[in-house]
Amino acid sequence: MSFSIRPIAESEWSAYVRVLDEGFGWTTPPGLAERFKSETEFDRTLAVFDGDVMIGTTGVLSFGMAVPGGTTRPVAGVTAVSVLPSHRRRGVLSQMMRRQLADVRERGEAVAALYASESAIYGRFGYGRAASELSFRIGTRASAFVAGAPSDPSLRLRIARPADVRADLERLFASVVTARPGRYGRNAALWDGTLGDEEFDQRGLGSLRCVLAEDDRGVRGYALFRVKTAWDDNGMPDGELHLRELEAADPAAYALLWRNVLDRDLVSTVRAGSRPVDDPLQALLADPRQLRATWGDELWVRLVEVDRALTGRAYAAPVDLVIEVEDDVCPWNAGRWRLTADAAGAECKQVEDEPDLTVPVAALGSAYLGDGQLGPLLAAGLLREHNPGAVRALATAMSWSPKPWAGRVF
Ligand SMILES: CC(=O)SCCNC(=O)CCNC(=O)[C@H](O)C(C)(C)COP(=O)(O)OP(=O)(O)OC[C@H]1O[C@@H](n2cnc3c(N)ncnc32)[C@H](O)[C@@H]1OP(=O)(O)O
Repeated sequence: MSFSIRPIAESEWSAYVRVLDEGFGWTTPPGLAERFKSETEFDRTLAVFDGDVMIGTTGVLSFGMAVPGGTTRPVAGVTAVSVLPSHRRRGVLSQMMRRQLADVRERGEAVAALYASESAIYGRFGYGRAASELSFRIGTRASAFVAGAPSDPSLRLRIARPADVRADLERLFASVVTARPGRYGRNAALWDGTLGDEEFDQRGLGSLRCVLAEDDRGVRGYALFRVKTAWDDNGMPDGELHLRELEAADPAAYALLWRNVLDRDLVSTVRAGSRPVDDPLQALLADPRQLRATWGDELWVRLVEVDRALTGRAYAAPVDLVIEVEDDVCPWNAGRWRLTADAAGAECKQVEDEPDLTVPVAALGSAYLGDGQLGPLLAAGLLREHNPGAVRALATAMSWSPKPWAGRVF
């Protein structure tokens, strides 16, 4: 049976949320649904209908996302994917993915990215695991920094209500967003969500708090967090500080902000739900074993137009290779591409030459932001190398420092 598919009108919003709620098995509070609505680009939603009943949803947020080289590119942020439990495993997601990728291409975005609710879902649609995150748990009593940690006497701290300093936070964030691949710019609606402090935002962890690091010229960093106070059975303070985000324009501001969240009275543990895998905090701690970290996959990336995507980023080393790309879902990508890149720029052209390596498009997606997944994929037997060293050459050129990380679920 075939189902119809189209963007939704604003008047269909509650049906859209109902499908998401049924799919995820949760109930979106009305205030959160309103916020979510303000983030939604209605012309970029898609819903699938069985007759006149909505049974599947997805949407795209139009991002400027940082890529290796310190620039941002238009990226389709895929979100709100859900299929009613009554219609699972009948190809509804597949129908939405194919249509969405065609729409993204038509719109001129060369790359799509998403956070996956389950990591087994999106590989079949050409998405590769492109960024990872670490979730930190740090005992504050043994959190001293190494000798030589940066400090700057001109820096001072200021406690503020997040809403009162929103313009400062937005300015600082915009100034750091291109520094790490995967980070994406926020519009007003996304900032509303970042600073949201309703009961459903707090989840029993108290209100959102903010500390700024600044000097006479302005704000150089900030931390947003919540604190859950507690005392143990012996009456000892056992509070937890839950870090939402910590952004800094330079190492001294970064170190001062971390020092401040780690040194709070009555807090025995700091938890940071999502941090980059190369977070400099790991180098600052004198006893890094005190930092307990749990790994998770973060962004998944799909090259929608291989040539435009590959020429849209910088490379860490010169490269000149013929890459044979396999892509059943976006057949316009399938074929042989010569990628030539050096410090002056990159070129990617369709060719008939013999390939140096053959890769599924998802492998290029996984390497796109610089995470360096090509070596492990070769070792796992998931890439074919026709000229020895070709994968290493491509992996070296595509790797990047700092490592990719988006930092906020969309
Ligand atoms: C970016 C985001 O929004 S992530 C959020 C994703 N949404 C959710 O997790 C909500 C709960 N889950 C759902 O709504 C649905 O089960 C979905 C969206 C994950 C899948 O929708 P379906 O319509 O059932 O998928 P569809 O029938 O097109 O499946 C296509 C293929 O993917 C496989 N697949 C689908 N879901 C999963 C899964 N969760 N894990 C592993 N494989 C899966 C199917 O088995 C099928 O494989 P096949 O081609 O080999 O037969």
